Amino acid sequence: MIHVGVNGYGTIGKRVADAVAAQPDMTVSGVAKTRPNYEAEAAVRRGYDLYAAIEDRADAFADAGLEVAGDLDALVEASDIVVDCCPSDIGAKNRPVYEDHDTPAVFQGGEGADVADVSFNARSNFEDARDADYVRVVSCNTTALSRVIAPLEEEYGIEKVRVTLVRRSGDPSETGRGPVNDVLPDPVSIPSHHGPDVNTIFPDVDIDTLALKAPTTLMHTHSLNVTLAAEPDEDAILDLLADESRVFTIPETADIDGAGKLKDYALDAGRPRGDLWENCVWAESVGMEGPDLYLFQNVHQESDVIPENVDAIRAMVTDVDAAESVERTNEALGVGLESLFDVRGDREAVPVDD
Ligand SMILES: NC(=O)C1=CN([C@@H]2O[C@H](COP(=O)(O)OP(=O)(O)OC[C@H]3O[C@@H](n4cnc5c(N)ncnc54)[C@H](OP(=O)(O)O)[C@@H]3O)[C@@H](O)[C@H]2O)C=CC1
Ligand SMILES: O=C(OP(=O)(O)O)[C@H](O)COP(=O)(O)O
Repeated sequence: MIHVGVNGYGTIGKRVADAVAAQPDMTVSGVAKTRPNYEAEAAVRRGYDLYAAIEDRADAFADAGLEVAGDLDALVEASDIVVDCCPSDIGAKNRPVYEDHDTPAVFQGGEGADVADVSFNARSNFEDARDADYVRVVSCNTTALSRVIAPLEEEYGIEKVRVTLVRRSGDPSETGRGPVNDVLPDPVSIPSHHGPDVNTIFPDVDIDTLALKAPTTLMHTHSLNVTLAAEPDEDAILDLLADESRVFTIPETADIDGAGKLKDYALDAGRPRGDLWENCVWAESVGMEGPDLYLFQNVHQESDVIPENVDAIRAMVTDVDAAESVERTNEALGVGLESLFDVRGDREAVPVDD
């Protein structure tokens, strides 16, 4: 059993803890918080040992009626591996604590790539994290791009990737973030950080990314144009994506037109927190113009990196291979949303001349 500590119990940390708890070969050794807010109370209610991330704030937990099991050092000591889910740049500051204990750690995509030896995506470079002490799971957007780039690169070869990302401005719980009434080029100059981040996974892929921030909270939206080294038809692309367990192709018949209905569908499907661990690609958007592939996909920023964190742990501290780890993770969580509809929708209904 792998004892996993979670340092930073916010949007990502709470989901990582639940995903770890669901794995047959892992257990949560505890979660660390800086203060006794609603998330701390929920962590205790879920049965996780609570640790005070900042030692001199431990009394605040006791004052609020929450028992703490110790400080950050104690959590690291109790863990075989730590998943650091602290806000951007705090992970890098925590690394010396993990080093002092000789404890491997997984960092998140808000950290610079240099926080770890390896930037990780389970579909693309699982083996690079084998036995590594420090691994960074790339950000939600980079994870989603990697999941599409990997099969396209393997099957057809890629000449060039161009992506425009419309990013949600903040998570639903981030009530203080904006813009509230604007759409901002962010950054206004190209590239956004996503292209260079994809190159930490695929060093040779030629990619340009532009990003905007929109006043929404539910999901990011990507508009992709990939120039392939071959000219497959749309059905071949749909078949290729159908084989990817972490890509959900939205059938036309489902009448899902955006993030609102996607999240509603996830809740109807019984997903915890309405999470969508998979990329959500609109089948109707998959179009080929010569070697140019076009598609739209939505990315649930709060959850698509969660299965990747679980796989990173296995790559680092077990000898389980990529396929086995992904299958275990998927099965334990229920990743692999499959519609009962024919994914090709109307395409299939069009008579084909033999
Ligand atoms: N949200 C997203 O869409 C995604 C985020 N990421 C990345 O994941 C990382 C975490 O992001 P996210 O979960 O959104 O952030 P959150 O702010 O939601 O959660 C992080 C939590 O860490 C706690 N914290 C702050 N300082 C410390 C500290 N010194 N020690 C321990 N805990 C601390 C805070 O809670 P408190 O102070 O109450 O204890 C905070 O709630 C970032 O690198 C981010 O870029 C990656 C993919 C998607
Ligand atoms: O990892 C994310 O986005 P990113 O891939 O654009 O860096 C998350 O959505 C966090 O983004 P934020 O920095 O807007 O909170």
